[in-house]
Amino acid sequence: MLEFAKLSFRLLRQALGRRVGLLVVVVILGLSTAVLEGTGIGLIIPMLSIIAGGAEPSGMAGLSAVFQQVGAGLDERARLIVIAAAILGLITLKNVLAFANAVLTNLIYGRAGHAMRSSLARQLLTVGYSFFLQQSPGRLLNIISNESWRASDAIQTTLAAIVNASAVVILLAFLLLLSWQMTLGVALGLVIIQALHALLSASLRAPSRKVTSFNGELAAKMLHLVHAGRLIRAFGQEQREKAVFDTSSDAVREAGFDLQSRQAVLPPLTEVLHSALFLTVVVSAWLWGISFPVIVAFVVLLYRLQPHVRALQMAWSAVQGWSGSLEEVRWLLDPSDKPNPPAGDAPVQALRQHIKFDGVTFKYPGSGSRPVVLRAASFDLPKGHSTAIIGRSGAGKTTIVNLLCRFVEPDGGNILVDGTPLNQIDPMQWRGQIALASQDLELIDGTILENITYGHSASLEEVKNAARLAEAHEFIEKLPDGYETVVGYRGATVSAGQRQRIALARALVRDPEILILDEATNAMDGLSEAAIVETLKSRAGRRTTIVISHHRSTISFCDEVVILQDGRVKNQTSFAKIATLSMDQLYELEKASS
Ligand SMILES: Nc1ncnc2c1ncn2[C@@H]1O[C@H](COP(=O)(O)OP(=O)(O)OP(=O)(O)O)[C@@H](O)[C@H]1O
Repeated sequence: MLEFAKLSFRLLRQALGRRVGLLVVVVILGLSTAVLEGTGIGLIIPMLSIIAGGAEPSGMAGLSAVFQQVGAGLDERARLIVIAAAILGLITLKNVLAFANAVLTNLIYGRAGHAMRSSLARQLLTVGYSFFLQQSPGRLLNIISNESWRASDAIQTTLAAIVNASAVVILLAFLLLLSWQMTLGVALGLVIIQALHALLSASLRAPSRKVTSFNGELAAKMLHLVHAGRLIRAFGQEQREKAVFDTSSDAVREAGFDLQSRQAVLPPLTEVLHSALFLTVVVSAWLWGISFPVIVAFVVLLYRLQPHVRALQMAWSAVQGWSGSLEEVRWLLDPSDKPNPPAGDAPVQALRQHIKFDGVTFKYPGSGSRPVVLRAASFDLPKGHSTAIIGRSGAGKTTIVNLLCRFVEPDGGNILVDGTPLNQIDPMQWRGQIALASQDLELIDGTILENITYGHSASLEEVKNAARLAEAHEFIEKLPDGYETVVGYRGATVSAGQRQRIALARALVRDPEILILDEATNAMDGLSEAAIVETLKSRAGRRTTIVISHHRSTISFCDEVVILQDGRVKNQTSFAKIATLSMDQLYELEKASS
């Protein structure tokens, strides 16, 4: 519970920044509201005394005696009117302050919720990329779309608890000043009720974690239905997928029902216990001989205290019920167990000689007993050359791209850029030198123009030139909306080959120092691919290009070839030497030289 309160306060501090003093204003407003309420109720004492016949009631002491003196110099009629007006004034002022406090707490709640979502987004954008290779997208989606809202609610509940706690303190003080004996009885009763409540609330944590975990699984199933629509239909798996989804959804329902049923016990139980306490105090007060107006004022105060106490208790149980959500949000925000983003502050110089892989070893984090992916891989990517990296499926080609872009870092060996270890170079500046067109680098849900200029501002003419080089201009111009055509989620409204051409234009418009094409043209028709290869050939020597492909034609313009097998570099040779060999023969060559 304390950890959650700490997390709530951390988020509140973060949300309010230098305006963290607003929390003090919330407390002051809460206290003031309760003082006004207590005073208004206290004025019932002289009012009832007048109505009951004007006789001075006996046995009054402390605060009740002070209230009894209000308007003492006035005649009965005027006194009654003045007291009634004062009570109304106090009630009005109290409600104005309560309204101000409600607006303020809503403002803080909104800011805290925004701060939390913004922190989650920052974490997802800055965490080392390998985090995404290990985590279930369903879990992450569930945290952002579901759990963060529940955590916001927990923050709102914490804020409301501050206001309610202020009211409880003040109203208890009034009660104490009216009758310490009755207050002692009330306090004892409240402690017993709270102990019982805390015991029951603690039992909510396990079911809450269960709900969170099932929600994560359900979110993964939802993602699957959205992404795998074609696959499911192609293999006729609609019924099976429906059954799998229903089972997952039903598990969420069942866990949710269990949690809500346990939570539902608390309000009626608390009400019964509070009523019992309430009646016990009234009967005891009468037996103790406490005067009627004081008993009435006490009972009214107690009556007004009750919702605040209940709200505090409900806040306690609600936060326990959201503990699973808060734990998930806290986990995602906690940087200590997440991979660090790539570091380094050496400025990037224009490549002078080469990028050198020197004995690089790598295994994907969290891949358990699976074999090492790159084994002491050494090869050169000379400046201004086009180098093809080839090898059978799973040989480690894309992994080399991941290492070059610093999405992952080597476990052993070094990647040297003109002799400087890549891990010392400023990663943002380094990535600014690279343009990547890859089969699994999606399009954004926007227009073709927005996609080509993603991360790089360019004039329309520059965009069109890049599109021409990528063999995309012609088909784009034929679309009714041209460059303003919306491509939809992940480019769903254009063909695979068109998607690749837009992605290639996006890489080319940056006119990068280093161009990486990872199966970037494999969905294109032969003519388009040949035209692109011709373009790249005509620009040979102007930039350093790395090409990964299983197609002989795609690598035909390259100067060098690096042949990989099972994560080892089998060979690095000039393309001219093997120009006559087919891809199969190149793979044979691998075997021959092993
Ligand atoms: N996120 C990951 N976690 C664990 N292992 C992975 C991960 N990504 C790839 N691998 C493994 O690393 C090895 C190399 O994968 P990589 O994608 O680099 O191969 P590739 O040569 O590009 O293959 P392809 O030609 O099929 O694209 C494979 O055995 C693959 O199963």
